[in-house]
Amino acid sequence: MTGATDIVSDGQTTYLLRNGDPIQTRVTGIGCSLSSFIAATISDSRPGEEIVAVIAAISAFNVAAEKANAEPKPAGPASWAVRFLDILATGPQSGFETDVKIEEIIV
Ligand SMILES: Nc1ncnc2c1ncn2[C@@H]1O[C@H](COP(=O)(O)OP(=O)(O)OP(=O)(O)O)[C@@H](O)[C@H]1O
Ligand SMILES: Cc1ncsc1CCO
Repeated sequence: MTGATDIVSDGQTTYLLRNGDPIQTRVTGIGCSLSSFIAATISDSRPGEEIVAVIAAISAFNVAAEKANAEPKPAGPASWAVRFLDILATGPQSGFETDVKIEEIIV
């Protein structure tokens, strides 16, 4: 489930991912793009580690989304989307480890 908090679960462990920016809701197709990004990342994961791939994909996508809306702010959703794609295309961002917000809940 995605939104301000993204919820990922394998039925035993649940992860709450709190990155992202509300501007993502103003560009149509961002959710679909995220689904494709997750699928691509899973396809490159080790068997049994798919949930790690899902978490990594969402977090990388959403940290990039935040960076694309950082100062100096883009003029609006269209400029944000272009900047977002440029940041995603450059791959893992420096500072990713400190930017990422993940909470693990074991039920
Ligand atoms: N309020 C929010 N704050 C931060 N990030 C958000 C917020 N709402 C959605 N997101 C992020 O936006 C991305 C897409 O989620 P969303 O639920 O908006 O997709 P969607 O409505 O299915 O999109 P679409 O139908 O346009 O493809 C996810 O990465 C999610 O984390
Ligand atoms: C169906 C569809 N077409 C363009 S965007 C969209 C919603 C999923 O992103």
